Amino acid sequence: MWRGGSNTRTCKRRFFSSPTRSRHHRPPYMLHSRGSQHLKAMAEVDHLAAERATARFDVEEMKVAWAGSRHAVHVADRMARLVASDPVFRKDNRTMLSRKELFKDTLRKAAHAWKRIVELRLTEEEADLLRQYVDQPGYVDLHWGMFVPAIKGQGTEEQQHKWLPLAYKFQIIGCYAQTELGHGSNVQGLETTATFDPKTDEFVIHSPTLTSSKWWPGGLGKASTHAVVYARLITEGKDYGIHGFIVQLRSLEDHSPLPGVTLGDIGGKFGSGAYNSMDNGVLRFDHVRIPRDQMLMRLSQVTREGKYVHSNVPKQLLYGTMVYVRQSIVADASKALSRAVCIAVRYSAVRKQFGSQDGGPETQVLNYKTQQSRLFPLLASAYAFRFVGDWLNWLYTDVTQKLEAKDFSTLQEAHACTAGLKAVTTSVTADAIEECRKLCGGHGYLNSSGLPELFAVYVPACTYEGDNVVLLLQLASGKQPVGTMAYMGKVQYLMQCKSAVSSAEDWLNPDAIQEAFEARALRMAVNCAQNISQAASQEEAAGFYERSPDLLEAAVAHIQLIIVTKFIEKVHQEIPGHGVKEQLQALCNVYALYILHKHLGDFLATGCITPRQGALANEQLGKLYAQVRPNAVALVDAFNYTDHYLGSVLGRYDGDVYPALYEEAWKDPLNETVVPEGYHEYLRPLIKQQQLKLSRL
Ligand SMILES: CCCCCCCCCC/C=C\C/C=C/C(=O)SCCNC(=O)CCNC(=O)[C@H](O)C(C)(C)COP(=O)(O)OP(=O)(O)OC[C@H]1O[C@@H](n2cnc3c(N)ncnc32)[C@H](O)[C@@H]1OP(=O)(O)O
Ligand SMILES: Cc1cc2nc3c(=O)[nH]c(=O)nc-3n(C[C@H](O)[C@H](O)[C@H](O)COP(=O)(O)OP(=O)(O)OC[C@H]3O[C@@H](n4cnc5c(N)ncnc54)[C@H](O)[C@@H]3O)c2cc1C
Repeated sequence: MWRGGSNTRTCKRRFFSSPTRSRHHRPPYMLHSRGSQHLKAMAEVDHLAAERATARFDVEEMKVAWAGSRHAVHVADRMARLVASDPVFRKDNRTMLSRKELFKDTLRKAAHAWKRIVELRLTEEEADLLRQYVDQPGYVDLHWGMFVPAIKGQGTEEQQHKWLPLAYKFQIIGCYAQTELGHGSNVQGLETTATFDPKTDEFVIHSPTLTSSKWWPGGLGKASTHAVVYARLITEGKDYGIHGFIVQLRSLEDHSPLPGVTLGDIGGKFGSGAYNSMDNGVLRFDHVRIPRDQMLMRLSQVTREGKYVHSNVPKQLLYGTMVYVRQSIVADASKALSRAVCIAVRYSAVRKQFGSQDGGPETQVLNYKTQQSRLFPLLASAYAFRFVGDWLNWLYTDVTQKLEAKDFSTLQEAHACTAGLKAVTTSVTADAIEECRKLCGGHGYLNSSGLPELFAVYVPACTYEGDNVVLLLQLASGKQPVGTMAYMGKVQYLMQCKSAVSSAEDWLNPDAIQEAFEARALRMAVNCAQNISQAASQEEAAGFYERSPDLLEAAVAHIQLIIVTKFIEKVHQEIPGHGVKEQLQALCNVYALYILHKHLGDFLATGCITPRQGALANEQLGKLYAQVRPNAVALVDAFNYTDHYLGSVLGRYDGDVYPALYEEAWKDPLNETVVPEGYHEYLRPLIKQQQLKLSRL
């Protein structure tokens, strides 16, 4: 796998055997080292035991609160261990693989995962978890996450009957081909055409321009045999806009592209390893013919004669697959954020800098107030996103049931909430992973910390399934105050209410928090509405355009209110387990007061609170951090992540960080040889030349 040099000596993880260094130059640690046996013995020590002993709550019960149920803890635990114990699912070397090796490794893991799923007769829930713990983006994510849901949501019963069994058994592999080179956000601007030919009862799929090339779909580049392709439906000479079509792309015999189909991978992406395991693809059609019944016809149909018939349902149901994936992305945000936070908290408890007195131990960096004020809000956000994700999943299920009964009243609310929460949670998580890297100091920059790869894999979530800014602007369409907008019905009260907070402790009252967040969100929305009408006396669209930066901030305020509200509601529920409710209460307060502190300008500018009340919130925040401190390690233990899933030497459960870091370094391909490749070509001549020059002086 790794390239060795032809004229260089090979060393298998040998410590400091460079011929250019004498034993006397080795650091003291190495002189006493007895190699990896010694390292393994050290690894049995739990360096975080003292931290775990200070927890004031039942960690096992917190695992239940985090996972949602005892059953969920149990299943997740089983699947995580199944993956961690299987050598095929090893991932510690993947940042060192070439793109081709990484892609093949992804195919191997996906095939092995499927084999295990079939052998063990895993349920859908177990199989989803197993794939999650394999933790390597690949074509299966799009097959199960978008291709199958698109057919379920937009296919007729007959179409589902035909296609889903093939997809369920992997007799076909599918992807979701919507975005084009020229258009992604503006779905109505897509150019691919699907023209009905009544003579043959077929659609002709065509890419009329370079910019109409499908570009980005995951799994398209190398793996998929089929795609749901979004194209402009043209029949009887009329363009009826974007519709979905099932199109076969590759032969089921030898995987070669079918006639008229040109396709490939779009090239390497940000970071080493990371999302490069995915074959995001490019696709062009040259008058490719498909039978009429491969148009997804649940929402609208084309008859044998070529008549376009639209069922009596909102046309936005075409976007249903995106709504489904956006809600799952919110749940994913809490997973990615909690992984980063788990690494940063454990490492901050192990890492010591400064503060030694009389030769005693130095201070754990977790004890620095600055470290706490950067890290604990992220810990609280992980819990906040977890609970709002659960609620969003409930909302999505509820909307889906209503849609089945032809009740479309909550569709707009579901769209706004999924779009807004997807935007806010992914943006915060992407920034937070980078903050966790900085919180881990220099070692956080090493691939072995797990953080660079986590960041590189995660950041595109701010773009895919809708650019976050574009999605936030969707919230600003001024709908009826229903569901999460209901507080807007209290406009008269919220426009003039004054916060009654007069001490730091008053900020522990959920009603005080709720009122301040509602007043801020409402006043920002009202200010926007007023400014829009002032900015554009003739046209609302012009005012909307002019004031869109303010609209973004108002949308964020609304979404933060939803997150705070759902966290407060969660804490109001009955939560079993010693001290669990108290910890969640503290984290809820940390989340809310941190947002208040960070966005103090909004709260002050809209007159929701006074500067003094803002200062009291910050004072309370400091007290909450002190309350979280002894529980911090146990709070991340409650995520219940295996070392395999975390993939971080800094976040190891046992906290035995230094030997692991040290051992990891020797696995780098550069250390396969003592003298580097290139020495004879570039280093030796250089050194010799200088020596020659010096000898002439
Ligand atoms: C265990 C299983 C887990 C599964 C997880 C799998 C996850 C796999 C993750 C893999 C990673 C990456 C995959 C990535 C995939 C992709 O990126 S697919 C491509 C995604 N593309 C987008 O998201 C494009 C973004 N653009 C849009 O969504 C729309 O074009 C936009 C909403 C921005 C605008 O649409 P228009 O048609 O122009 O509409 P507009 O005029 O603005 O609005 C009309 C009207 O419709 C309402 N509306 C818009 N969208 C929706 C919707 N989705 N649902 C309901 N209603 C919607 C809008 O509010 C307007 O309403 P109004 O009443 O007329 O005001
Ligand atoms: C890793 C990855 C995987 C993907 N997987 C798939 C897939 O499987 N299938 C698929 O079909 N697609 C996929 N995509 C494509 C993805 O959905 C689009 O890239 C995404 O929707 C953003 O669209 P865009 O690229 O057109 O961005 P653009 O819209 O071009 O955005 C560029 C900039 O313009 C701004 N902007 C755009 N419109 C507005 C506006 N109206 N107002 C203000 N600002 C605006 C944006 O905020 C952004 O800053 C994937 C993308 C990535 C990165």
